[in-house]
Amino acid sequence: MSNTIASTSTTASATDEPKIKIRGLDKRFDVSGGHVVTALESFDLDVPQGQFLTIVGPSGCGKTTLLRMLAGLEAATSGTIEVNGGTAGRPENSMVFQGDSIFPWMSVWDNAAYGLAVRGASRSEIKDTVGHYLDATGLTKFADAYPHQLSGGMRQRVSIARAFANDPEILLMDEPFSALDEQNKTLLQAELLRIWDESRKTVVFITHSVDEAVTLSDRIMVMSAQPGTAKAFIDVPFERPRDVLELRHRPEYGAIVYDIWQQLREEVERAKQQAEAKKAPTRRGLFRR
Ligand SMILES: Nc1ncnc2c1ncn2[C@@H]1O[C@H](COP(=O)(O)OP(=O)(O)OP(=O)(O)O)[C@@H](O)[C@H]1O
Repeated sequence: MSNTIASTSTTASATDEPKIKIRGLDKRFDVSGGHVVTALESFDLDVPQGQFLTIVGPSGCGKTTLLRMLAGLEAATSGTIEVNGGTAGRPENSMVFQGDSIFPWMSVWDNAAYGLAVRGASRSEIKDTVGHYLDATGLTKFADAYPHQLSGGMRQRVSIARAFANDPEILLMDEPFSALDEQNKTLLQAELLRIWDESRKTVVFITHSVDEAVTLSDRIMVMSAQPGTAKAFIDVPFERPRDVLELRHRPEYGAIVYDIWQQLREEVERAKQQAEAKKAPTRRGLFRR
């Protein structure tokens, strides 16, 4: 069965439909030697409109594969993905990756303006929107700079400005801060939350950091080791807007981090065993032992 990524024009709030609805999603990769990797199996997920959902799970459990399928970059083996409430003229999604996802040959301004320009937004809309998001990410002074002239943190700010300026239905973020040092990471988390608070877009965010997940999210999904399924959902009850640093002092914060680790530990262990099994030699070496 082929992939089905459907967009409907009904608004999610009007129908109480989740913004993202995934049913029975399977993804298998045919790899060399006739082997098949089952990345996702019987995967179901609802993400309500405006929710900041973060996915954590062991390496190889299918997080990126899921995000790529949500972005329409990868076809499902079977199952359906629906993104509800599409508005004519607005893109369905914008994606921010771990590495550089901006164009190296474009200035900061042009990178941030790219999505709007491609869909024919007026000059004044581009000026206002890009101006707003460069300001919100502290990049106004660097509007004419090129990516190679910026630090890693600033390049990720450009990615974020571009993603929000694009005004997509959903935002997909794959470990956007994982390459940054701790200080930059904390600053960018706070900036992301501040910008997100203005629009409360539906976000699906992937991270390996349990702290980051608790800091940013409304809800956290813990995935099982391969094949990836939704193992547990944890609600994060903290009010918004959030103070990223203050949050970490609260006893409830520690309790949620602990809860997630409890869910994750078994899966990380299972993923490790799977990786060891793959590494185990399947035939004898060259020399007699
Ligand atoms: N194009 C591909 N061809 C073959 N196998 C693939 C392909 N893409 C992903 N896989 C496999 O699918 C599984 C899930 O990969 P994926 O990258 O989604 O995991 P992940 O949870 O994002 O991992 P990590 O946390 O390490 O980034 C892995 O076993 C991976 O090797």
